[in-house]
Amino acid sequence: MNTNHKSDFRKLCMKRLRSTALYSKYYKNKIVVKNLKEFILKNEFQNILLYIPLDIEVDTKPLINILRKMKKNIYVPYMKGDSFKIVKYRLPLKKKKFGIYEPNNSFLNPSRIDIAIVPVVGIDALNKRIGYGKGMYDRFFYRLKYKPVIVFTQLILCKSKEILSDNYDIKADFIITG
Ligand SMILES: Nc1nc2c(c(=O)[nH]1)N(C=O)[C@@H](CNc1ccc(C(=O)N[C@@H](CCC(=O)O)C(=O)O)cc1)CN2
Ligand SMILES: Nc1ncnc2c1ncn2[C@@H]1O[C@H](COP(=O)(O)OP(=O)(O)OP(=O)(O)O)[C@@H](O)[C@H]1O
Repeated sequence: MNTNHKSDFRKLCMKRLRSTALYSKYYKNKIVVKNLKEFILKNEFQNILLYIPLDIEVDTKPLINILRKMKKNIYVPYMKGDSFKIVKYRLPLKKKKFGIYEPNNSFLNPSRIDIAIVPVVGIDALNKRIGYGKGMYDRFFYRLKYKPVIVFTQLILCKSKEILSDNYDIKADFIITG
């Protein structure tokens, strides 16, 4: 229904993100990582879903390292079919589909996650996520039996004044951008 608007807006945001990644990533990244860290520590979240970043996303690696030193449990997506499961972050990482890095598979049951830090391409007027168009995060949260706190993050805020999302698109509880 919103397909055309959504994909045009996605293209616009991707363009802005590529340019930000080229010209002001270092500076923006520091601010966003600091704010994510403060938010996690203030709320004493222990089990955290993060992600291994692509170039145009907030570089979460410094944050992952800090949180691991503090004995927090860090999980990241492990792609599987039309969605992903979550596995504990651990080295080595391997390059997979879409150029995304992942740890090795794990058969241990993850703890219940308290907070999910989710990369976005853009956000619509309802604070719902515009991603890369594969619906993987939508399906992941739809299938999860409980609802963690959801934080959208990105180097810059690319927000539409219009409603572009569909019913299944996930919504942010908090948004942290540069
Ligand atoms: N870092 C990260 N990991 C993630 C996601 C994500 O959005 N970011 N995912 C969220 O669903 C899942 C993977 N899904 C993805 C689906 C499509 C594309 C994609 O189309 N990428 C563009 C390249 C983007 C770029 O310019 O760097 C492409 O291949 O054209 C990426 C991830 C699980 N892991
Ligand atoms: N819960 C769901 N069950 C079945 N199909 C779904 C579900 N959620 C999303 N989809 C499908 O997945 C696709 C998601 O497209 P959409 O443009 O919303 O992706 P996106 O949220 O921007 O991308 P992503 O989450 O991968 O970054 C659509 O084709 C939609 O029909």
